[in-house]
Amino acid sequence: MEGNPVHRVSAGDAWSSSMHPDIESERHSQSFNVEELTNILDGGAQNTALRRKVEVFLEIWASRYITSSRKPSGAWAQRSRLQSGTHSAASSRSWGHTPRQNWGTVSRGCCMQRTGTYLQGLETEATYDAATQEFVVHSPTMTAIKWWPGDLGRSATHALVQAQLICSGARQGMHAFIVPIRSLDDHSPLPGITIGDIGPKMDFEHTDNGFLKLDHVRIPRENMLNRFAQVLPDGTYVKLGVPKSNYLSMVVVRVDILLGEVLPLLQKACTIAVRYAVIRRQSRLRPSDPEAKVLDYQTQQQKLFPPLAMAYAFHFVANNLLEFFHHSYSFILDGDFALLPELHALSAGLKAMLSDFCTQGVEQCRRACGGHGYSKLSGLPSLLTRVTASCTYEGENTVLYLQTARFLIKSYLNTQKSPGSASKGSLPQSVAYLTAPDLARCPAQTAADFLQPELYTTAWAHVAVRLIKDSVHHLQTLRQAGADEHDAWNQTTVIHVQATKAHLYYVTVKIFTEALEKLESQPAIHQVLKRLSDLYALHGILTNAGDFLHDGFLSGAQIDMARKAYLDLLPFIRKDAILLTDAFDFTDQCLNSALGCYDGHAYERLFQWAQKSPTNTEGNPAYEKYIRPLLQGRRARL
Ligand SMILES: CCCCCCC/C=C/C(=O)SCCNC(=O)CCNC(=O)[C@H](O)C(C)(C)COP(=O)(O)OP(=O)(O)OC[C@H]1O[C@@H](n2cnc3c(N)ncnc32)[C@H](O)[C@@H]1OP(=O)(O)O
Ligand SMILES: Cc1cc2nc3c(=O)[nH]c(=O)nc-3n(C[C@H](O)[C@H](O)[C@H](O)COP(=O)(O)OP(=O)(O)OC[C@H]3O[C@@H](n4cnc5c(N)ncnc54)[C@H](O)[C@@H]3O)c2cc1C
Repeated sequence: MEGNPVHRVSAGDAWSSSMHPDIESERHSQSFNVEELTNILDGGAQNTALRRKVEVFLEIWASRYITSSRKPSGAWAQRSRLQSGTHSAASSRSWGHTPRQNWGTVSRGCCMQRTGTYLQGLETEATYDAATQEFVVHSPTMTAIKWWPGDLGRSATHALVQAQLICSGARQGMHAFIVPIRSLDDHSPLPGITIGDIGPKMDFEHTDNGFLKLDHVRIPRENMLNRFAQVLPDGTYVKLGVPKSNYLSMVVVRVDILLGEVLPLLQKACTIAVRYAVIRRQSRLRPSDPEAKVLDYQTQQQKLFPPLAMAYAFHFVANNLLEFFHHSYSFILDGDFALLPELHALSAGLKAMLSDFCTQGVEQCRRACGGHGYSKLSGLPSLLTRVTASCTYEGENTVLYLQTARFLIKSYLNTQKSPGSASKGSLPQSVAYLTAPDLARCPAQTAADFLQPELYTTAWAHVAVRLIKDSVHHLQTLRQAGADEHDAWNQTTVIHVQATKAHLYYVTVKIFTEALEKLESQPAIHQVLKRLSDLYALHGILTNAGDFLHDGFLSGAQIDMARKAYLDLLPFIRKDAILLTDAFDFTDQCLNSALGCYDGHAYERLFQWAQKSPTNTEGNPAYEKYIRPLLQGRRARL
């Protein structure tokens, strides 16, 4: 069973037993072992086997208990790769637990409430009453009403509420509290609780995102999560960590959603669009030829291969971030928060970058499927509406880029304080390049030079350093001209975001190339992934050419060389495109797409699924009510 593609084929419909010739031909000459690449993506053959067993179980369970009309397209089928994920250190647990009880036994669902961007500005208050040893949790204004938390609308019995702690006569900042919100007897809202669903959304209709208004709700002292701070019975506030440690939970989730939610959505879209692109034939490459597979057009490759390269690049990036998280978290649990600023900067920036690029990539894949990409039966619209949300939830992307920018500015200023002391070793590893020797000009002489990872990684480092320097220069110039720090900051945020994006592109190029160095013992796989790494780096250079030309680091002739190197990669990737998407190893049920099935029978399934859609099976009420009377009225007048 393991590795046999047959189990990847749609559950027993009419076309599952045969392979469409246009996709079968793509799998004839395999330049690498697909199963081996799947194992790499899963973190080992055992993980692949385990994941497949879990998927088969879930898909059998779904087919028994969830009718297709109720199965949220893509939502149910959403699966994340098995990973030593951060959810084991999931949000609430990272704040610690209340000694009072194990909430899991009394609560059914607990929703996380950190809604909104500006957490320090959160208006919900938790005021300590020493007389009763309780917190009084209250929404003082309309804008304090919690809006969006998942499971709040109808399901959760408790909420993990972020509120401004007020005790010992002072505001102690944002802390987390477990607030019972519904009766465990009849699920009715508890006293002081106004709660409900926020109504229709762009997607996530399977999640009851809700609103919560608290009117002086009393909870026991023990309901404050206490890993990093405590309130003693007399109201004394005891700090146990650093204030930022209250934010750690957001780091946990930002790291977790990349592998668990965001990246699989891009990988699925690539699988669907690339498979459809070898089935869809349109126009002719030469007048004498048969109609061509649209994937044979260079422009179609230009649409689909950068997202495919990102789908692989971001796999290694997200795993690298997960490893750094686990490394940092082990220190944090020992009370050493030294790595937290870098962990926050990386997790915030990479969550913003990967969700942005995955959203752009899914839309690119959808558009590349023409009209059928606009059909929900392709599975692509639901992937897009789902991944789009990731640019907003868990921290709105611009706000997160600016968090990374703050870290870059501080790091750069440290290198300027005493250039000698701020050696590469003293800087956090992700910004060590700020003190690396910098080239003024790129040494590339030919297009082939641009296929050297060292060369394009250095090119990205050069641009990132220049833009960071530039952003700091603009900030300092405004400050020296008399602008206060907040005005100067706001008037340079566009430049800071640009510098941050260059920094993140450099970080991701470096991670991808370093990950490939570990695969040199598997030459066939190394070669196919190196082409994707080259394409990813060069695609970024070509779409940001101005940044490389600005100070003459690259000349116009060198941009032409980079473009030649880029375009020459496309036909090589074309040969492996289907195999690269097969390696993601999604079952047809998981893809939930008439266009993207493993066997390539897109048209047959599109036709069958359309006929099964409710519009065609639930009668035609419009005819009885409007069309027939209209027609009969007209005929009567003839
Ligand atoms: C299948 C899955 C489907 C998807 C389900 C989706 C579920 C979605 C859930 C949610 O969306 S939950 C809500 C998420 N909300 C947020 O992420 C809030 C975003 N806002 C913030 O994080 C903060 O407000 C801010 C923007 C970072 C600003 O923080 P603050 O108001 O405190 O001001 P600053 O001065 O910027 O920061 C102070 C200080 O703290 C450091 N810091 C900030 N955040 C963190 C962090 N997460 N970890 C560590 N450190 C942090 C920051 O760097 C500053 O440090 P210094 O510069 O002063 O050293
Ligand atoms: C599908 C979904 C699920 C969600 N689930 C949950 C959940 O379970 N729990 C929960 O607590 N929340 C949840 N949220 C809410 C989510 O966390 C917030 O929407 C998100 O943090 C963004 O905050 P906001 O909506 O206030 O956006 P805003 O901050 O109002 O953003 C609006 C605009 O203002 C800009 N902006 C804001 N601040 C700044 C700044 N300082 N500098 C520059 N520009 C700025 C932003 O860039 C953006 O362009 C969910 C949201 C969605 C879409």
